[in-house]
Amino acid sequence: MVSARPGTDRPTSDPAPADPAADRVAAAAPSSPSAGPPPHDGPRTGLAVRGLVVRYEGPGRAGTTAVAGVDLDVGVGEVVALLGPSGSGKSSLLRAVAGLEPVAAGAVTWDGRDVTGVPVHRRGFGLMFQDGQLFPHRSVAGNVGYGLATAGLRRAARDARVAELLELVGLAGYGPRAVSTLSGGQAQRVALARSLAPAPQLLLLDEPLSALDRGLRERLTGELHDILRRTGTTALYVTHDHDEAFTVADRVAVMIDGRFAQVDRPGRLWRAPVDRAVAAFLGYGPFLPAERRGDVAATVLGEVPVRGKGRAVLGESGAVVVGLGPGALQVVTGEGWAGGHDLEVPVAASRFVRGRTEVDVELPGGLRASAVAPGAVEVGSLVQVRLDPDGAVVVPAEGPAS
Ligand SMILES: Nc1ncnc2c1ncn2[C@@H]1O[C@H](COP(=O)(O)OP(=O)(O)OP(=O)(O)O)[C@@H](O)[C@H]1O
Repeated sequence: MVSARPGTDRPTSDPAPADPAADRVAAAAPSSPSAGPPPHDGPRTGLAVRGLVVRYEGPGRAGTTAVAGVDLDVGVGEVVALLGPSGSGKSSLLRAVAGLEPVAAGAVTWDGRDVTGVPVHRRGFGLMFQDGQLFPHRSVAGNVGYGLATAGLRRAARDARVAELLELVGLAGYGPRAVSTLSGGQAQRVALARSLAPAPQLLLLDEPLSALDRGLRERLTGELHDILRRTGTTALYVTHDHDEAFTVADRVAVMIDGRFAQVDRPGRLWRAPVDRAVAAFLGYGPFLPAERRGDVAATVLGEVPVRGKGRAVLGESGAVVVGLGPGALQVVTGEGWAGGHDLEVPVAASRFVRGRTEVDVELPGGLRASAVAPGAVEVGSLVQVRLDPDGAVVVPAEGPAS
């Protein structure tokens, strides 16, 4: 068991925690191999969460149900992202799995063994948080090897493991450096190395990259994906960033209001969101009125095929709307103008975003939508827009709206 003593080894970004759980977070981060549950002879089935409820009670005010009874399986070696808007319950679920938050109902099992009542440091799970929580008075190597030292690993074996981990996260040779001399990205790599060092049976990551700037975040997201796969790490990864979830995870669980709205592989989730709320959260919109005609939905801009789970959810005749994804609408000019379902619409705004021009256009019925333009377009002018059916999704008209 690792402990963080106030004033000495308190992690850098963890000043005097008001919540006693914060101390346990720091303590659990470098969980040691000997801290986990006893070895298990049965089949390795990974994490299973059943009917989990997390509720916060407050004196004088109504309680909050942060997690409203969810089921989740994470197979051995699998990486699952919990993705959802702020306040949807992602961190509460992660913390309950870690043992940092009491469970109001339900169970958490690992390889079939119920760990719901097992204290955080006895679960054998690793934790990594947004601010890394490195120990400021220890070197890089001292941080990475901390959990190994307290687990009683001999010096030589510890040094070898630390060197291996630093190499893995691209910081070979950084061992003697003081953590105060590291950049934000380097500090997070050290935190990752520290949480992986004891080879935890499950790694729980809560917004591990969200404090970093965009470019660094994108690079580290790719690296994290590779590192988790190379080490065969089973992981649960909380983020509100779609790109991060889609890059890192084998499956993504979209959490809205304490429940899973959809759990799917990234490609399938993107191509076939089950309802309007999931589609809107993923970035689809606006939603065009549509008429169901067999396996297609007809809109003012043409037909879009009904795909994936939408078919099952909608049946043969359910009312639908069509959500426009980024890039679904294109401004066509000159010879590209083909009539048909292309529409002539006014431009309300124009901007240059990541190397391309995007315009806002007014569609019939007063809906405003973004379209990609081949070059500069004057605000107030009329342009022709065309719908790329592959960039749009059909979802039920009824149900959760956003
Ligand atoms: N310690 C607490 N006491 C009371 N309410 C809490 C506590 N922690 C979280 N909540 C509430 O529980 C709900 C879920 O919060 P949670 O932090 O799990 O969401 P989240 O999806 O992780 O959000 P974010 O992306 O903003 O971190 C919110 O309504 C939040 O205000």
